Amino acid sequence: MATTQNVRTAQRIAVVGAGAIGGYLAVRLANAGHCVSVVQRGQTLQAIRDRGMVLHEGGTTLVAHVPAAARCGDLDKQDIVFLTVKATGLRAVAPDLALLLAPHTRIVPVLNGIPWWYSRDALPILDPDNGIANAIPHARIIGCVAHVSAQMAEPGVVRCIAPGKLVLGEPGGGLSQALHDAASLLAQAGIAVCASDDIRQEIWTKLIGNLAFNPISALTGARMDEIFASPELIGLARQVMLEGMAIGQATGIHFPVDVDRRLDMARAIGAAKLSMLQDLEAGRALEVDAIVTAVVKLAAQHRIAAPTLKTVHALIKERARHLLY
Ligand SMILES: NC(=O)C1=CN([C@@H]2O[C@H](COP(=O)(O)OP(=O)(O)OC[C@H]3O[C@@H](n4cnc5c(N)ncnc54)[C@H](OP(=O)(O)O)[C@@H]3O)[C@@H](O)[C@H]2O)C=CC1
Ligand SMILES: CC(C)(CO)C(=O)C(=O)O
Repeated sequence: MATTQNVRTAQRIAVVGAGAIGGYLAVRLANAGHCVSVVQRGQTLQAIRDRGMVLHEGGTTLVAHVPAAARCGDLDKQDIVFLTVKATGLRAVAPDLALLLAPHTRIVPVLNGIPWWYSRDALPILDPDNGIANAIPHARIIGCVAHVSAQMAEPGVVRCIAPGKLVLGEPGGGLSQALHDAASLLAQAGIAVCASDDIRQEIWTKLIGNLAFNPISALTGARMDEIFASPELIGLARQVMLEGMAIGQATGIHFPVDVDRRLDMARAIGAAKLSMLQDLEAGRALEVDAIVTAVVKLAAQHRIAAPTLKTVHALIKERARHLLY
């Protein structure tokens, strides 16, 4: 982990997908004096145009009257782009992102699960036709893991349930000036952040929690605190996490925490409704491929049995399929 330097000048920042995480970032960055615009669709786009983007966090409310566009092409070139649509929405927005890019612009996709850029060869399921990779140059990406819990209370209104922190990292590892600058930008906006020289380790450390808790929450309807209150559910989550750690280790990941410490991190989120449950309740596509299927594929490639994970995967895959009909 590295400390960050100050970014002193106002930056041109686009947030593509002003939902829970995107809205949180947009409001905080706009309130820190940056030139923030959002790209959004539907009711939320109209709500942001009418009332601004609203963030409720810990008893305070912040509002940002930011330009809101329906298309990337309606905005100028940016200094930095936060890509905050769900994994299931990436393919649709990717082709237009190039319109936001000046020669120096970096793109920060904030995603749960394994991102499309992680390994094209091992995980074609995350970007089957290479449509995302072809549209977003790999060299522009700064990886991001969000230990934050936020929810859309209504269109244009975000409730931050647990502010947590963001971790940024270069996809290939190591530190860079661009990484420090992006982290500094967020830190100055009051967002806890650190720059990691090993974003893949950070992705897996977060992922093993999502791997267990997101499908369990979506299958049962339980919030995080309710999962912890059930010995059966927490036993199931623990087993899925252990299998996930074995798969990550087989791919070369060294986990900085053991399963009990990782469970403590999840417990600290409290009464949060996990994002997969939020999606299910709203009738939206579930991020099953990025969070669960990708790990199941890696288990097969590395000949790891993972029987509990495979059972959970079969259940959540079917649940997600029925949502589409
Ligand atoms: N929410 C959370 O607490 C956390 C989420 N994450 C991860 O962060 C990522 C973002 O999640 P989250 O913020 O919850 O997602 P949301 O669904 O709340 O936000 C995504 C937003 O993008 C908009 N969008 C999608 N496609 C388009 C499009 N083609 N054009 C314009 N706007 C579009 C959606 O609009 P519409 O509403 O119309 O669909 C939605 O408002 C996910 O990978 C998630 O797993 C990580 C940590 C915590
Ligand atoms: C567990 C949590 C809230 C942590 O940020 C999350 O990632 C999710 O809801 O998908």
